[in-house]
This record gives sequence, C-alpha cells and structure tokens, in this order.
Amino acid sequence: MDWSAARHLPHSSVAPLPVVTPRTNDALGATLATPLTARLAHPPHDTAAMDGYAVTGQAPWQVVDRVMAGQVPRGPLGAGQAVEIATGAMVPDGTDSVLPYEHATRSGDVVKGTVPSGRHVRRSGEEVPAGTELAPVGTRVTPTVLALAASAGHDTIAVHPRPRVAVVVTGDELVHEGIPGSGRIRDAIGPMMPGLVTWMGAELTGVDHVPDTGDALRSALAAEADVVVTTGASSVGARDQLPRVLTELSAELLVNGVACRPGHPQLLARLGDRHVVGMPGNPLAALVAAVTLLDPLVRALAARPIAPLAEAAVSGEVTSHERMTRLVPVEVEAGWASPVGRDRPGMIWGAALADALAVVPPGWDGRRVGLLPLPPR
Ligand SMILES: Nc1nc2c(c(=O)[nH]1)N[C@H]1C(S)=C(S)[C@@H](COP(=O)(O)OP(=O)(O)OC[C@H]3O[C@@H](n4cnc5c(N)ncnc54)[C@H](O)[C@@H]3O)O[C@H]1N2
Ligand code: MOO
Repeated sequence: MDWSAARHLPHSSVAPLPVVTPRTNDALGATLATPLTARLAHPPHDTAAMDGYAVTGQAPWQVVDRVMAGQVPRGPLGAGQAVEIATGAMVPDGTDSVLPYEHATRSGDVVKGTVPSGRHVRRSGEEVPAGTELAPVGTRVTPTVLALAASAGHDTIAVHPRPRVAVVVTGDELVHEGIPGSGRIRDAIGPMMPGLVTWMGAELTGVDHVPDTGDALRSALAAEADVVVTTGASSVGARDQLPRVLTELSAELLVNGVACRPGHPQLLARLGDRHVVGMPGNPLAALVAAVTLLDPLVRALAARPIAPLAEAAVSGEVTSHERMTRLVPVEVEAGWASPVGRDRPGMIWGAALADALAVVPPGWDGRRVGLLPLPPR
C-alpha cells in the first residue's frame, strides 16, 4: 500500500474508543467527547481584584467590617461605608469600587483616598457567563484544559480515553543488558517504545519480551489493551510468525506491507475489538512503522485528527526511490531540513540525532519535503 494511504487509513477505518466519564483529574490526555461548558459563572460572585477597601459613596468612609477570601459579607454596603477586603473575596452588595491599600489612608475606623467608580471590582460572570461553551468536542485534555474543567465546576468529564498500548518484543537473539555474546544483539526497540507511546498520547500497559514461537506470540496478542504492537517477526523468515498467527486468528488485515523505505514489512490488523500493529525488527524500520501506522491509529482511537505535515526545504543530498516513499532522518533548523545520515534500516543512530523524518515520495521534485516530527531532543 502507498505510504500516504497507509498513514491515512486508520482515520477512515477505525472508530474512536467508546466514551467514558472519568473523574476530571483522571482525564489528562483524553479527548473531549462533549463540548466543555461553564456550569457556573466566572467569577461566580462580585469579587475584589485588589487587597484594600470595598467602598461606596463619597470619601471619607467608615470601615464597618472585614471580609477575607472565602467569607460572605454580613450585609450590603451603604453610602459612606467601607469594608476591608482581600483579593478574591466576595464584595458586599452595593460596592462601587475597591480602594487598594496603596491609595488608602486610614486612621482608626475611617479611611480616605480616591478611586474611580467601578475600579478593581470583578463582576459576577464578567469573564465567563454560566453556560458558555469553553472548548469544543475533540479538544485534547491538557493540564490547562483540566484546570478549566475544574474551575467550570466539572467533577467528571465525558471523553474518549487514551488508547492502552501493549508492546510485544520478539527475537530470540535479543538481550537486555550487558555486551551480547555471539549471535546475540541488544534490544533497541523495547527501550524506545515507552517514551514513543506516551509521546503519541497513548497509555503504555507494558513491554513484554516473548520467544519466537507461534504459541508465545498468540498469547502475547491476547494482552489486555486496545492496541498490541509487535516488533520483529513481520517478514517472511522461518521464525517470522506474525503473519501466520494473525491468519490463524482470523484477524482482518487492514494494511499488509507499506511501499516505504525503510519499514516495508509493517502491518495493521483488526483482532476483535483490538488492533495489532506489526513493526519490523530493524530499529529504524520499527520507528518508521510507529510514526506511519501507530501514531495515526492512536489518534483515530482517541478521536483526534491526524497531524498535518509541516514542510521544509532540503539542504544536502536526498534522493527519491522510484516506487517507494523514503523516510529520511533530518535535523530541522529555520525551515531547512538536513539529512543526518547513519540511516540504514538496522541503525537507530541517525534517528537519535534527528528532529524529524523527512517524507520523500517517489518522483519527488527535489524541492520541499513533508516532516514527521520525532519526540523533541
Ligand atoms: N526474504 C526476505 N527477507 C527480508 C525481507 C523480505 O522482504 N524478504 N524484508 C527485510 C526487511 S525490509 C526487514 S525490515 C526485515 C524485517 O524483519 P522482521 O520484522 O521479521 O524482524 P526480524 O527478522 O526479527 O529482525 C530483523 C533485524 O532486526 C533485528 N532486530 C529485531 N528486533 C530487534 C530489537 N528489538 N532491537 C534491535 N534489533 C532488532 C534483528 O536482529 C534482525 O537483524 O526483514 C528483512 N528480511
Ligand atoms: O523495511 Mo526494512 O527496514 O528496509 O530493512
């Protein structure tokens, strides 16, 4: 399948996860499924914007009370009266303005000073009338959206949750610490995935290492998750079990091979209510599959749109392939993309020094490239 078609496929073929209503504070990273509206006005009552005196009528004023934050004034303010007041405290009915301490002269219970009418009083609903739509459906719940939801009175919010992603690393040759012995290599993809999955906005349920057998892969695919990502075992070798196991499980193959370099043997399959992303074992090829299929899948499940590609002019040597889209690790600076090299499929070195993967389609005109961002360096 064409690279761009593969990247866009999750948005036409995969429905968002069902709506849930977690406690507001637990909804970080999810996507609003209903518009966020103000359940209360902001400010909720007339409040002082400065520490000083709430006053009404002409100076001098008689100080009759004191209202600190969270307290309710005992009664309305009459002409010639003042109450000492804290920023954010509720002003008494009848308050005209707040005279800041800096502009006030007090002797005993009498205060003097000048303040224009209406100054330093925030009126109820002046910033947000109750019922206002604050954020539309599809908004990602960021830390500031959480703050907004809480201040608007929401104890729970309706969201599409962050997809749960389980990572399954195959490869009998892999070791996870020390210097590998003959025939063995260090696992590079297992360490890459947690940060990548979290950066994409999904929730990692775990990274499992399984032997290269059909049985092990089959039971790993049953992980409790919305998406199971496998690495390795995707090609046509004697121990490359994934295509066979998916056929045995009657999985529906949505993408089976993508016309890109590296990362050709990547796949996307539906298995009941879960999805499987099969990533090649070569580490750069795995990264390509993660940004080509996994990131759009996570977004589709989370009801978020696919990210539009930024563009850059190219400085340095980049060649296109006659049939395949090439994905080339580049540094990006001031609108220019420069290849960093060290980009053979088995090497993760170049990608580790890159800001993005440049998208070089077949028949590229040699001018601008699309950029798939990598996690910030
Ligand atoms: N006859 C063919 N052979 C291959 C083809 C093909 O079309 N016909 N495609 C090649 C391409 S392209 C790729 S990419 C790989 C994909 O292979 P698999 O996904 O089956 O992965 P493995 O065979 O298990 O491993 C490939 C390579 O990557 C190393 N590897 C695996 N896992 C890790 C890891 N977690 N960390 C670091 N390195 C890893 C592994 O040792 C192999 O060197 O197939 C080609 N072959
Ligand atoms: O897809 Mo493979 O990455 O070219 O080695």
